[in-house]
Amino acid sequence: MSRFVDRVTIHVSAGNGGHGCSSVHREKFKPLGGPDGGNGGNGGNVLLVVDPQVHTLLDFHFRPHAKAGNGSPGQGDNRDGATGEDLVLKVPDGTVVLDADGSILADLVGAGTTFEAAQGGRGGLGNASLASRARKAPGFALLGEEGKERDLVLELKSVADVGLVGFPSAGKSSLVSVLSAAKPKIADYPFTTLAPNLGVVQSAGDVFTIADVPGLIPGASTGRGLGLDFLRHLERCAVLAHVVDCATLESDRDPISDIDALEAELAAYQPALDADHGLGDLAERPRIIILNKIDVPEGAELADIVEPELAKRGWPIFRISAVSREGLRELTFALAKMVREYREAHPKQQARRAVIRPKAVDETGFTVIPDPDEPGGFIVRGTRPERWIAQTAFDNDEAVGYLADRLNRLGVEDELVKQGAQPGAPVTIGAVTFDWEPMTPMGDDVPITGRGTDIRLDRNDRAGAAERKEQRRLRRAERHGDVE
Ligand SMILES: Nc1nc2c(ncn2[C@@H]2O[C@H](COP(=O)(O)OP(=O)(O)OP(=O)(O)O)[C@@H](O)[C@H]2O)c(=O)[nH]1
Ligand SMILES: [Mg+2]
Repeated sequence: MSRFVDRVTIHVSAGNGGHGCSSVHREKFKPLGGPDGGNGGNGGNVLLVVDPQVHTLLDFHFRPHAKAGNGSPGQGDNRDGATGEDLVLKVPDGTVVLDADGSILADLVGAGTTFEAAQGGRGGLGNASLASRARKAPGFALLGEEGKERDLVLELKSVADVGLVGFPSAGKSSLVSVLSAAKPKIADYPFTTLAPNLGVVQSAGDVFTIADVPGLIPGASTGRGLGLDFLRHLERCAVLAHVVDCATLESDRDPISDIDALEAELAAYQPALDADHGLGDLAERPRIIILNKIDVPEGAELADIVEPELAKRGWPIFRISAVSREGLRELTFALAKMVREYREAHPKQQARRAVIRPKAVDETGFTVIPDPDEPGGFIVRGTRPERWIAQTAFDNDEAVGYLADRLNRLGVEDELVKQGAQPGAPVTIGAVTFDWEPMTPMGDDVPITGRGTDIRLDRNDRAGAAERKEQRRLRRAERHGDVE
């Protein structure tokens, strides 16, 4: 049996957006061609897609890093850059996606169900797209955004028809090995099975899968033993089969108390998934009792004794031996019938083919808070302001002016005034800090910035504010004579 990896951490990075291009159309005898820089292509996304042909997360175990293609930069002559290629990672049906903190982001059920694991960065606009009536020939373009990166945890919950429930060494793996072609490890010490094994059982016209789940012990629902990891594999099984060891040598155990103890664990287990898979609660899942090891004389005797008592619960009871193979035919028929009935009552979930995206954050707003590390300073947070900062080529004054206009239109300047920001206050947005220069001390309207320069924003490395202010004053004076 191939190795079964049911939990991996992966690191996904989407592609970066291509930079926009700043270019001016050139043609013989037409010196004043318009801007013709194309847009950068968007970066590729990282997508997780359910593929029924994939059964384990093993590949991710060996290759935990996934990176989608970058968008190409725009070019002159209005040529847009190509979009970066999406990276599609195939995952098994029943994969649960969690973030690094363990919260569930998505539960991928059904072939084709897709989860957008990381979104590609947007391509930057070229100067052709940035042209407007007020800014006829922009001498700048926007930078491409970096693709999103993050760590994700993938967990596989076996999607088996029958889940075997039992104490360690009850014979679960032995049973799977004689009912199917699977060859799980079998040994006479507890917790032999450390990860579930799936077996495919064929019985007359029926085919169903059976999951050999690691042994459960009292306290499993609170994480004891190998606890929760295993209970979670039972969540998706249609039928739960108690495998009871009738020949245990432990004096404080017998079939009835074994079943009671494990039923208590099933009842206490809080499924991590919503009960929206048509399966309902674990407690209501159909049950079957398998009394194992009746090839041992004491086992057969004990089975005789407990059977009438167990029959009161109304669950079908089968006496078998995984070693002598007694009783297996009847058991297989019964399981096949239960699975068939269950499937008829719960039609298979339609492949949803849905694309699941991480919860959309509010993109419209922004917040301004005092900077705890910088007296008199402020921090501006928000998807848009932060994106705009990332799109700005700070070595181009015109690009910086465009940024200032955008921030102003969003209301960042007003908010800073409202919060009492003084001219020259260090304001941080994303990775950049600059000295704030209010444009409208007298309530004047902001003039549309001309080509090449802007006085409101300047990249700041947080050193020598007075010195830079002086430099800016000088530049401003110089510019005064500029022909614009
Ligand atoms: N005599 C007898 N021994 C059995 C039978 N079924 C299993 N055993 C033995 O019981 C021991 C445990 O069997 P496993 O199949 O590994 O038990 P398990 O329930 O998978 O145990 P864990 O993986 O530890 O939870 C092994 O030594 C088996 O040979 C049976 O029907 N009769
Ligand atoms: Mg086992």
